[in-house]
Amino acid sequence: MTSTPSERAAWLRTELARHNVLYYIHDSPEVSDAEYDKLYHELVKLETENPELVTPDSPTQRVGTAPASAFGSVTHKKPMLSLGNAFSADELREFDARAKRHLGLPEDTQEKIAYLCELKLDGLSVSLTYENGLLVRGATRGDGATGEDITANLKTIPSIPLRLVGENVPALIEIRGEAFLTHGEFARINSEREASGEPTFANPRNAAAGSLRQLDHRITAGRKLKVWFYAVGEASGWEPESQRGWLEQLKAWGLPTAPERQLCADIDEVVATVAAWSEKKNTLDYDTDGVVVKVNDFTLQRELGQVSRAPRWAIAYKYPALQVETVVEEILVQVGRTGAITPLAKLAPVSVAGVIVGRATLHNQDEIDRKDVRVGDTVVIQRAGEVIPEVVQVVTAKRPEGTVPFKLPATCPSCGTATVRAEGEAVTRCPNAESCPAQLQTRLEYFVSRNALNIDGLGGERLAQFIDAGLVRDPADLFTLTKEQLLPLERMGEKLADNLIGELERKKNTTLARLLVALGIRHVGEGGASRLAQGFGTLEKLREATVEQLAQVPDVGLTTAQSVRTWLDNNTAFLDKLSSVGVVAQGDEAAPVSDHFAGKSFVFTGALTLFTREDAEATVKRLGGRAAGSVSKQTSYVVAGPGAGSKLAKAEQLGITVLTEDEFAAMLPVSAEE
Ligand SMILES: NC(=O)c1ccc[n+]([C@@H]2O[C@H](COP(=O)([O-])OP(=O)(O)OC[C@H]3O[C@@H](n4cnc5c(N)ncnc54)[C@H](O)[C@@H]3O)[C@@H](O)[C@H]2O)c1
Ligand SMILES: [Zn+2]
Repeated sequence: MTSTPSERAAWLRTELARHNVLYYIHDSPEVSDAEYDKLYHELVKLETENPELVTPDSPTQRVGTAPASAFGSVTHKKPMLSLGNAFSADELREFDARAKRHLGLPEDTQEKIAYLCELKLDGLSVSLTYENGLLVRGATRGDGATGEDITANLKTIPSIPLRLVGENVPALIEIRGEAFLTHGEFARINSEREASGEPTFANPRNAAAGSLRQLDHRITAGRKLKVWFYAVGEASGWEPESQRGWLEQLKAWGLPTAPERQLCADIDEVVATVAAWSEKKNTLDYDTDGVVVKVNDFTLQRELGQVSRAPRWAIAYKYPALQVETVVEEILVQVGRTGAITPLAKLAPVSVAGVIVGRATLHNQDEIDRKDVRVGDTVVIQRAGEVIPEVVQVVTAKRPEGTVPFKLPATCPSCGTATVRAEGEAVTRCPNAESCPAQLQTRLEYFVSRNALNIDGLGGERLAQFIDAGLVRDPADLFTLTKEQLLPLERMGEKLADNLIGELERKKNTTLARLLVALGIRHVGEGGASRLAQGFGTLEKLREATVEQLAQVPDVGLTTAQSVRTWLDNNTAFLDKLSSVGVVAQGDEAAPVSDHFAGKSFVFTGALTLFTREDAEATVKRLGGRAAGSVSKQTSYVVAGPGAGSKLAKAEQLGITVLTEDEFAAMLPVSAEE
């Protein structure tokens, strides 16, 4: 590569800008963070050496990327910055030295700066604004100056208080934190997506970003996001003293903060803390990619100020990506519920940061081709926050002789049917939906799983037993199993057989949303299922719906509508069978998360300002109450905004308690999680 520094800088700028869009807008990065950081630092270095190369639109001058236009935009009162990075103890010490220089301390000063260390949560930063204690706005960071308005989405996160509690809540406060997913929830979301034929998320960070940047906040509600707060943008009437003090104050107002933090008397203690946490971070149920080191004293912070995109008083120490070499012993092929055939590398087991890794996903044929992974190859695998280890690259220098490129089998390893790959799709499938044993197995596992019919006591092995014994050829057969059929099976006894049959009997009564999940229609995950259930109410109505009617359900796109229609057409016999064996799906609403408003019924009327009416009604239902459209003697409260008319009059006539919107908001629990 013989390009001039200026050409190279231009190329890096374009390339980084492209990765930014993939990462921040589409939540689907092409390269790992470590690779991105390498390119970024090359550009920083070039620009430092050749300051004339700096352009105002260089990624080094900006944070993130401009918000997607699909959302309303929010201008941050104070910019939301990024952080400078340190990759070694030396760079941490340089950071400390720079800070001291800036504060005008002599080179050989004995004075120490105290730092607060916090784990760097690997999610996406959000900003929340509370006015008079009430949550009024939530936004993404966007490009630092302007973010996306995701208020409705953030309100679905149970740990975010809708109202602050405690003493001296500021009239206006804007706080920042990180939204993220635990590993468990990430795995659940991905297995659901895999099952419904949707692309899986590469890591919890992308899944969190994808979940939060949903136009339909009901999808967000179905993903159990968490937020921990770590900074204050603005707080009227408060003059903060220290970072540690702020974290305690936030907690006192009911705002969740990360449990880990360490006050260090000087940079040596910081270096020791960073080393100590490198082990601990691998035991956590969420991703962290480093330690954020902040000058604890706010007077010093103010004096240090900021450069274009990052404060001078904080730095993010990033742990090296966890990469290890190992050998691909075998490439296994799995058949999923929808027939998707997924290659999996079986690895010589190695320890990557304390976790023994024996497998890595290879995604699909395109990915295998791109990396040219072959059986016998030495590969670099990585767990850089990612829960599922991935193959980064092949060490071609170590390739033994006689290896051949890997091709997915032309026939299904389970049933032998010729596989197909649709035009424009990355996935190869077994088309034998009716009788492929592998598909049946995974379909049954999916059918009984927690978010589907939630049938206890039926694990993978048990289901395999049923299939082998020829007892079950589709999920409906589960409900006709008899004690006589079960008893001859291995590891089965009277009591267990009775329990299983009892459990199956109970779970015949289910909700339409659960049943739709259980059916495993492509493109219909939990979110889509609950929208369709709300839109149609009963399976009968849904079965009669045209593609156009299906597509009219909010956020059910044409692809999903077509997929549902095709599935219904191809499965009439199965659906009839389900109902003939007694499976009944009731129309349903989202299950309440608490009984805070149990037995209470609300009517909202007039103009509301803090909530949309839909939000307010959803909140009431989520808290176990009822929301009605008209006032009757059964109504507990009427919440009336400006312009309320006949409903207000009726309430007064019936002597029903009338609330202002503020009074209603004050009735909400501190956190909707209660
Ligand atoms: N793979 C890609 O294509 C790609 C593209 C763009 C960016 N990236 C990654 O994103 C990084 C840039 O993102 P960035 O600007 O968010 O910078 P950053 O990740 O280096 O650090 C700043 C961020 O850290 C987060 N954070 C977590 N815990 C925190 C805490 N306790 N206190 C303060 N902040 C905390 C905040 O969200 C803050 O905005 C890059 O270094 C790269 O790793 C990757
Ligand atoms: Zn098959």
